[in-house]
Amino acid sequence: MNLIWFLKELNKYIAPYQWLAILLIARGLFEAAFESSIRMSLKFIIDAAIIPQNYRLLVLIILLLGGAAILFVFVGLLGDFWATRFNISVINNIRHSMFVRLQNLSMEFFGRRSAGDIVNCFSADIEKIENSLAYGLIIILELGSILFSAILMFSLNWQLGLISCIGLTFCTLAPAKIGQTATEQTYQLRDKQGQIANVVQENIVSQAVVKMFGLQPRTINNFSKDLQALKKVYVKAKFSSYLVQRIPTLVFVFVQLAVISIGAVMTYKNIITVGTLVSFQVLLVGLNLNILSFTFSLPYLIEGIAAMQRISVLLAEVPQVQDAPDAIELPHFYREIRFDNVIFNYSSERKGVNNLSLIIHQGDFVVFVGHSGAGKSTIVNLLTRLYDPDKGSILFDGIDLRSCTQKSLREQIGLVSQEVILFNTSVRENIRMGYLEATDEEVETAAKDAEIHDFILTLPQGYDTPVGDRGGQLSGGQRQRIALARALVRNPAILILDEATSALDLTTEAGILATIDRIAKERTVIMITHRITHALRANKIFVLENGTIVASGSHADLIEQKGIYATLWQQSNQGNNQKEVAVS
Ligand SMILES: Nc1ncnc2c1ncn2[C@@H]1O[C@H](COP(=O)(O)OP(=O)(O)OP(=O)(O)O)[C@@H](O)[C@H]1O
Repeated sequence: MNLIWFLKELNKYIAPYQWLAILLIARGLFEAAFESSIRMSLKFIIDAAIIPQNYRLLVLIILLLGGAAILFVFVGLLGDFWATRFNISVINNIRHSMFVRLQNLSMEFFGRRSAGDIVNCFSADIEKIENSLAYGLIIILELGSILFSAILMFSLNWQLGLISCIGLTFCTLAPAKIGQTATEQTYQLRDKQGQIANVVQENIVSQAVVKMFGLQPRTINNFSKDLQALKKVYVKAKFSSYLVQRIPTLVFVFVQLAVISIGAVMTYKNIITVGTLVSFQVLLVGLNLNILSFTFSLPYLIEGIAAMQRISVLLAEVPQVQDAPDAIELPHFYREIRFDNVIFNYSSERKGVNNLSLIIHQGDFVVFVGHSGAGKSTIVNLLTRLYDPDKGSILFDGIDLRSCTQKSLREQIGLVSQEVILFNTSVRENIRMGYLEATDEEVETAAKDAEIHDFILTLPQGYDTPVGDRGGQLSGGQRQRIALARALVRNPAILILDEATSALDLTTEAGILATIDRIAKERTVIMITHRITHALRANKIFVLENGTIVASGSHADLIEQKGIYATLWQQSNQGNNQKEVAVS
């Protein structure tokens, strides 16, 4: 059992609440001592008070026990209060560390690990650790009781004590051995449950596609297979956990039988008193209950260890993109962006860009065109340092982006990406996310520039209207315009539009493009688009193919070169003509 590792890990989060932990252990030991003393008191009650008919001593013992019982109740209630504070403090500490780590991890991590899996760490795994903390305190109490009972049993009769002790040692060691296997299997179970959570999450998000393409039978079939796989892992893991719980109980039955028989013979031969035998038996039965409770709690501890293993994997993740220790603040952009022989792949199978070199001057209106998957968005990902190049460098005014802080770079960029992400808060706050210090006036100006102001005023609560989960209460076009306002409100030196007008109707798009043309005069604009007609407004066009630039220049230059761009332009014109024919 990786108990030592678990305790060390847990200690990182317990450290700020060490005094509470010490109080809880002290409370556990006090309760254990009290329980054992009650059991032991029977010897004196029987041998010194009942048999010799000493009523004064009987009353004295009962009064003493009564006083201790009141203290026991008081300490118990206080301990319960401390335990709840302790548990939630430690659990929140773990949650906080995980959340902070998530904020710092790179996009590479989010591409590799599924959302469901990560959410599972925050829900199921945290719950397991919470249980292990609660049952861990019970385990301490029970271990204390077992220790006190064993000492008292030895003091009553060492031979009977020895028999009980040997049995007890076996009861404790046997589950530790099986516990190792149980921990590993429980870890696999947690993993499998994470996968199931992920499948459900993905299914909920993609319900429209599932329905449209009639994928229900396929998804149900796949889910049934996943459940079958879960069943196998579950049975193994749970059975090992139950075995850990069961074995000590079975062993103890035989220990108890031996003690009863030998003890009875010893009493018969006057080696021990009746009080000693009764007290010993009560201690033994109590010990049995302590061991039962101890072994019942162990699986929770094992599950907690497995959950902690998964959480520590998450916490040990190293961000692919990090600020260098001596990272500088990137000065305000004034001259050029340069990609110098940049090579970047998402993985060995997923190629990004290959030997990419280009220059974008301050004030340029640049458009990237190319077939789907050519690497256009990858350039944006590298420019914003969501990923760092494998080879080559990206320079802002001659400064390598890897030597600057990510924050100082991103502060200069306004990005409107293909997939608009809105937060479940008001329209105003969603726009303000672009620049947290923006005044209400600045938010409204950005909304006007993005041609969304008039629409916002028609909403029931205007700018204070909630947009719903992921902006679900707005249309795709409205969401895109709010995202554009969010990018504009930070008054960026570089505005990046990655298919930013793809969800708009032609009239709205024309309005926004006019706005973009206007604001492009004061800043650098980088546009990625499939609508090749947008390239007309650029002073420089880059044509991408298989992650590399195959041509660049103005619209007229590229048409003259008769390459991919000319073909794309021709195809687009043919498409438009066909649409016109269809409309007429
Ligand atoms: N997050 C990612 N993880 C792994 N591979 C990725 C990721 N994003 C893009 N890719 C891969 O990198 C290549 C380039 O993708 P990219 O999104 O840059 O193309 P694009 O030209 O913007 O395409 P589109 O016009 O369809 O948006 C593709 O093969 C794609 O599968």
